[in-house]
Amino acid sequence: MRRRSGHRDDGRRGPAAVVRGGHPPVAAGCPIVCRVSAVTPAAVVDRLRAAFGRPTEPDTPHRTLHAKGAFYAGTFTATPRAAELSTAGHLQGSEVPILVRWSNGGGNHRAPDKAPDVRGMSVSFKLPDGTATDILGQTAPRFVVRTPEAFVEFTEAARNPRKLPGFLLRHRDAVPALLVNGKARALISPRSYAAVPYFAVHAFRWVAADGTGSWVRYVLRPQSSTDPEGSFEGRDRLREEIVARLAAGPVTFTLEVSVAADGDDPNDPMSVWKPREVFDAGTLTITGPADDPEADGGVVVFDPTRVVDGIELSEDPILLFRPQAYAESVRRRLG
Ligand code: HEM
Repeated sequence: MRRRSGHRDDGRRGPAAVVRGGHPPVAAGCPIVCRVSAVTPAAVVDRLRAAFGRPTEPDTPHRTLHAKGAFYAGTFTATPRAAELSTAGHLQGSEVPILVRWSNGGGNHRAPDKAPDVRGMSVSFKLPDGTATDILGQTAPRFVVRTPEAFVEFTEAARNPRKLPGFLLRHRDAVPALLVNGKARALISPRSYAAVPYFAVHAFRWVAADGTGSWVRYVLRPQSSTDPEGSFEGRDRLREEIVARLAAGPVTFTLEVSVAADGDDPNDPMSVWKPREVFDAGTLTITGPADDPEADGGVVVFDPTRVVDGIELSEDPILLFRPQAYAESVRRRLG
């Protein structure tokens, strides 16, 4: 079974990534959460916060994961090949605005940028009809688990080396994925947020005008950009570097799309594909820092299940769990 979009238990079909003022929905759970996971979003968020030494109750307005980050503005223009495969509004070739957030993966918003960590790049595409759709990527090319429970266990083990052997014994198939991520230097602090690719992990089904579907995965792949003058060594060096880089000129990324071949599994985030096609679906052009949309108490939520007509969700349990965990994280952010 495939999901079209807006399947949240709270009934919200997110038209925009920004929730201003009011209380964003708190997703309770069943039926979707009970079907895809044995753990509740509240328990997951409690454990993720504990892994980073944060109280379960609200302490700061920072995200449970990817706590340290900032917003940037730009545009996206799709290629004709993207429009052939999907009717989604942002893939038809006209320029659309984007909101980007680059982040460090951990739950500590004060962590020095040199610390080992995955980095995140979240993009919200603003469609001409007022809706929005999001892509969230991170620097590890392979996802190491396939259930929400295992994701929490992995995060705990990554934070506490004493838990790592037990995790690896219980999840032996994580080992090859961890080796690939190590080889890709996914946790090494990059010289710039603009210098590394970001992998969106899950599969989505693109639907063309004639109704044919293609399962696809995304990579946000950096193009060249102008190196800024000076060196950036301090605790917030990635933010300082990208602001200086943007002052020197725009930063561009390719939305790279892989199309599944017969036999590639769209529902398993660990599956390794042998794609039948890899193509450039468009260019993201980031032009500068954005006015902080959260400065006056607003809340921005990037959500990988916020899709629009022309894009459908898989049955990947991690994908279907994420909006529930993010809604719970937002509840803690608001207090
Ligand atoms: C069960 C699996 C996962 C859980 C429980 C989880 C949990 C979370 C939570 C609680 C947040 C903070 C949300 C907020 O307060 O707005 C977050 C943010 C984020 N997650 Fe995940 N996550 C999972 C899987 C993934 C995967 C597979 C990716 C791969 C791309 C990913 C990438 C991100 C990114 C980029 C952000 C930052 C969003 C932003 O910039 O606002 N996560 N995650």
